[in-house]
Amino acid sequence: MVEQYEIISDIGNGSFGKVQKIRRKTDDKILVWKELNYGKMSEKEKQQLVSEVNILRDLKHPNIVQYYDRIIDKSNQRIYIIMEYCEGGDLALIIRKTRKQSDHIAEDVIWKILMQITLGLYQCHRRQLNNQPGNDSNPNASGEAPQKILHRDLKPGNIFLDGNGNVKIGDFGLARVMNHDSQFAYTHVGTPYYMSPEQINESKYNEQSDIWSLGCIIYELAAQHPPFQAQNHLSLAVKIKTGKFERIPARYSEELNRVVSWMLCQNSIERPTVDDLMNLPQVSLRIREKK
Ligand SMILES: CNC(=O)c1c(C)[nH]c(/C=C2\C(=O)Nc3ccc(Cl)cc32)c1C
Repeated sequence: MVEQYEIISDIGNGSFGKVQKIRRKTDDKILVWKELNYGKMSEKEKQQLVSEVNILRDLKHPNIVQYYDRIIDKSNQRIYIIMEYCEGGDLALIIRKTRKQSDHIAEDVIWKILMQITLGLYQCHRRQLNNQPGNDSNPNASGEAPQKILHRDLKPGNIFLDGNGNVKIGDFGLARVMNHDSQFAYTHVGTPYYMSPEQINESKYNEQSDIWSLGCIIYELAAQHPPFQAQNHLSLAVKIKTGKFERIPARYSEELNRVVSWMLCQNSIERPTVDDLMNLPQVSLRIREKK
């Protein structure tokens, strides 16, 4: 129950609710919970919430924010999703601080962030549930249940850092499970800076839409602003669909510039997959160093 936890402070807003820093009374462990008021939610939003919790519960990876528990408090129609505390905050904060100090993020740090988000995203996009007896997943020809998870709202504010400089994908508030027979899904969510052309066209999106958003994040770490900016959603949508953006600052290598441009290809099938990103020399080198 909520009484097991002491609220320490408000630390931000996640999708659909506020995020608070909490202390678990049994062992003083510092965690966070995202508080959501389901009383005003439509049936569809409640289903989306159940889906987020189920996705989080099954995703265990060092580069994904760890889910611990959830509490449903019917007395006030609240659900509390209890997750790992990331004392380094989110990348949006890091970018703001760097810009304010007229500083820049070193290229090596950007490659390390790309490597870690790629590992977390690989876990989402290439997740295979073994077809164990009693597992009712729909096995495909190889007998494994291919179930990919699309985050669908990757942005600097959803990438968190723990106390050891580890980067973690968080806030799966809009995530979707896609099993093998629904390779694409149709939906409409707001138009943030990081939305791909195919999502703006309200047409198909797939895991390559997450790769587009990752390209926007890496671009912003280097340029300290998103690749596409505008005064309103309509002109932002036009800019994203024209696909023209300035090169990242000259201090960064052609190798990094090529990877960012590759992730920002208008045509989703021309973008790298998580496998392509894992095999990049600068990424695979850092994965080996990590081991
Ligand atoms: C100024 N805010 C912060 O420094 C900050 C810190 C130290 N942690 C966070 C946020 C989270 C955090 O620490 N763990 C989280 C798990 C899920 C979600 Cl949606 C958010 C968080 C934030 C926004």
